[in-house]
Amino acid sequence: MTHPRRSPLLPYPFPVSGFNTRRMATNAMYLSVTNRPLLSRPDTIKALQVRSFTVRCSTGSVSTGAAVPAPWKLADARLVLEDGSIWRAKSFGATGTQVGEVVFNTSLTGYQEILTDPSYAGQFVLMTNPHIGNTGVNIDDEESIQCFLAGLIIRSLSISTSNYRCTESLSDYLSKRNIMGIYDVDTRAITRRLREDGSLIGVLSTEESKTDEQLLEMSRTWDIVGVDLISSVSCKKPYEWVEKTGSEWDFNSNRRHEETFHVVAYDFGIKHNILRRLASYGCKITVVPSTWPATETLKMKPDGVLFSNGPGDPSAVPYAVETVKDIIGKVPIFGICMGHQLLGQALGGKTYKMKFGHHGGNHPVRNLRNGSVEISAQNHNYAVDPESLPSGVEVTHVNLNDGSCAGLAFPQQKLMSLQYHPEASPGPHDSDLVFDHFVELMRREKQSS
Ligand SMILES: NC(=O)CC[C@H](N)C(=O)O
Repeated sequence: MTHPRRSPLLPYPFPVSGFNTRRMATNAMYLSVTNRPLLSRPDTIKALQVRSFTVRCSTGSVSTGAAVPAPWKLADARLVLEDGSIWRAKSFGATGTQVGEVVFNTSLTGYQEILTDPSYAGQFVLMTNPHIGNTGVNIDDEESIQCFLAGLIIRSLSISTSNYRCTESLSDYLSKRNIMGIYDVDTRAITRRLREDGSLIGVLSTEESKTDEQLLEMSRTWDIVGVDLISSVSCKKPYEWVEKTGSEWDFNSNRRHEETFHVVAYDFGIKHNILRRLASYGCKITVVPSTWPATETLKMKPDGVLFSNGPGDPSAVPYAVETVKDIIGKVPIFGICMGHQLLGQALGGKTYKMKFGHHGGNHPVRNLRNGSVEISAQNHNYAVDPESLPSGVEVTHVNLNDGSCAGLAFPQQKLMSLQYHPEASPGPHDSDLVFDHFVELMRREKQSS
């Protein structure tokens, strides 16, 4: 007798290798009843190549007869990791072959901001939250003008989008930007591997002509350490930034100042929300490229200088460390993430590569000055070694998950920095007032001079 919840067409179970028989039964029934595709997104439809199939089993056989679109996609991509493991998956977005470092991000929301964070250049972002794509993408949540990351790895791609701000599906968005994505892959197993063995280089490919050995070889001969990635994501010439956080999203709008402060922001891969938050706190901002000379910056007589976040190895960009050195002590400085790591080096310290880094919106940080704990947004694979810093430099924040250095200050030199992201986007807003502290630093300096 046929189980009431299973297909009346196909007896169950039936031994067919290489197919998900349960889904096949359900879908065969569905197609026979409704005669229209289960899924309506064009990108999914494209994947549903018409296939006819016959299922034979001990109690008979059923044929779909003419070609019938299968409303699921078969694995058409491979992720080959440098440890030799091969993960079969389904592709969305762009096709081709791409190499990068695989990192996992524990944020529950904000995949669009993550996709457009230039600090992910050269990396595949694996989202540990299993369900991605359900809110689509919109025109307001971009953190830069481009997706610089190597690709996106997710467990389950939402088949529909539901959000009042949505203008496009995630899949179409990635295709247009030529970014590869994969889904239906065991993201938990990969994350455990990364936690145990550390970040791994991987190659993602939809090209059947490439053998597993070729892809493995690619992963083993590529490296992200020692490479300057900031020059490829930085702007090419200076520009002014005026856009503030929209009033409906600004929760600290009571902290506003009469005065305006001119900030020169070095773009090492700057996230737009850093600029929006600075503008909201009353700053007039000139964004300059990563190679902009310190002498030119000082000629502009800024009230403060911001060194931004950015991708890759902070020890691979000595020219940027030199620029920071030439500016330290002359004007108030705020460093964020890459900017913090450059400041650490400019002060005489060293950076090191962490095992798998911090990527997510749930990292507890202790402010050592007042004992408070902030839940922070983080995205970094390197950290400043506090032992390497000269005396006078104060460690102001520590990451409570592993005790690593999360913030620095050197009051004599009018500088402050954070290893994490006070601008969030995505993530919690606990650290937002640090922008106000930077404004205070500039105000005190202005008053004293
Ligand atoms: N967000 C950032 O600025 C990242 C800094 C650096 N690329 C790191 O991975 O540590």
